[in-house]
Amino acid sequence: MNSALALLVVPIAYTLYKRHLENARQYPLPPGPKKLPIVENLFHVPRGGYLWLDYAEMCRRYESNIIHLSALGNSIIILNSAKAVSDLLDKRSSIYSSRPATVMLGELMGWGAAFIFRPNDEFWKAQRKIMNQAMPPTDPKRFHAQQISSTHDLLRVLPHSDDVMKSLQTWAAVFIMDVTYGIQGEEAKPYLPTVMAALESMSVAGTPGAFYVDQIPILKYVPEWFLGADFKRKAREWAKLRVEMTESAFNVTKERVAKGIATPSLTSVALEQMDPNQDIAQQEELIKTASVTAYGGGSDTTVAALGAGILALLMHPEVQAKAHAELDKVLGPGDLPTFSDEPSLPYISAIVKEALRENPITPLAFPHQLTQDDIYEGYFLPKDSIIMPNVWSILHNEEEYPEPHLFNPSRFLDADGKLNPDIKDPASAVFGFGRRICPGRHIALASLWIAIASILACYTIEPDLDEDGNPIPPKAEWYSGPTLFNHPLAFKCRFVPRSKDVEASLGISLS
Ligand code: HEM
Repeated sequence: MNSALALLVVPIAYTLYKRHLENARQYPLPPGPKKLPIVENLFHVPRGGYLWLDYAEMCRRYESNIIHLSALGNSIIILNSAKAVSDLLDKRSSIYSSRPATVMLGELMGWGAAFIFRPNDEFWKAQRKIMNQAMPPTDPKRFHAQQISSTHDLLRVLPHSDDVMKSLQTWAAVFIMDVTYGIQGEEAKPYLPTVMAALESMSVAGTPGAFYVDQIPILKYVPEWFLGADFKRKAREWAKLRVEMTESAFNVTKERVAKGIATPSLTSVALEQMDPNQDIAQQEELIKTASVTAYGGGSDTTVAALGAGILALLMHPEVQAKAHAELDKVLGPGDLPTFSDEPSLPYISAIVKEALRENPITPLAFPHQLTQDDIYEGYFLPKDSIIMPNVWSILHNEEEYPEPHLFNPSRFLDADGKLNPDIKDPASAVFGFGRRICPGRHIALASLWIAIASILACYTIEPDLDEDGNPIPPKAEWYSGPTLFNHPLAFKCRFVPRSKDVEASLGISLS
């Protein structure tokens, strides 16, 4: 009976669906700037810094939460509301989860195999599986010991640091090197400069519109010496960084696995589990690419998010005072927080949420690509469109977050000071959407929580002093170049121990 019904229903559904798509082109494209002859919206696509603000403004101007732009054959759709993003990227994830091919990043720099940039093909699935097996979201405690240990190292360094962001880079890199490659402590540090340079180049090259070669692919054949072909030289230099970042740590771990002396990590476990009956070189390539993607995905992002949190705390001593009061109720003198304290420290959790919300570090998440024609709210959304979810707009929606420009962790608490489940968690947007949702989100949240809790337990974050010992009013400055990645610029502050007990617990002397 069931199969007879299916025989009837499936062809009818398929016919209706096909008709629906055939009719799709009768619907208008979403609104947006008027398309000019030939170049269409080429000059309307924002190319400077803070793209998310330009797109939010565009949506306001055209009074729509869906905007369409097209330039040189590329169709770009901006989604500016939580509803549109959830309806499309989450609920229709099967057709909204690919990635646009990029000539600069993917082809010329060679990053096309890394699963964050891959279309949703078998190679992407296989790499994501490797990462999920090594870092399962269902086992958030797996890395707590390493997170605590790298955070304690950070606590010892911060009072002496004259470059906070650099200290945070070491904190994140040491942790992620350990869990990805099993390379621990001091041994991880020499890899850092290459990784930072490679990630910076990726973030610039990955910004849609940053290089014309992505819109006019034929430009990739222009020789490097040709006038205006500076992008070719950049791509060549940036490709070298990719090779070094991908090969060096992987080869060390592979050698250790062969000798039986590897510390368990994403790479070592995946190498040990290779199927001897399948092509070994191919499997190694897959593991190498999955490892470097996990490593790259987890480094700069966590650094920027913690940097944003520290900067916000520096600007808001009143928030620090509330956090100190909460910590002092829960911890004894000189105690360092552990993850088991999390339920008793809701204000700390609220600070993490507010830091992720106020200045989201991935304000446009990461571009998705639509793999077939679609219709939404009466608009035609063409196959192959690049979809840009405006996370910044979602997290600055006044209805959800009144006075969104204020840093106010209390917005996440109820009248009893507990986390209020009715306030939308910014994690539902900052880590992306649908099948592409960040596979490291649970790790990132735990790293941020323990770092913020520990820093506030030990220190008061105070402004830097001038030559005469007067506090320099702190300023929050953010990178303003063309990038999808919103990160604070280097800043200075002082980490002043809250008591002698802290120095004793950390085994340091600051007097
Ligand atoms: C605060 C820290 C972090 C933020 C804000 C963040 C944000 C994101 C976002 C927005 C995406 C794209 C999602 C989409 O396309 O819809 C993403 C993807 C990804 N993230 Fe994260 N992430 C963070 C930390 C991490 C960590 C710690 C890891 C690794 C341990 C990681 C690994 C990845 C990977 C591998 C992808 C690619 C997923 C795919 O394309 O299938 N991220 N992340």
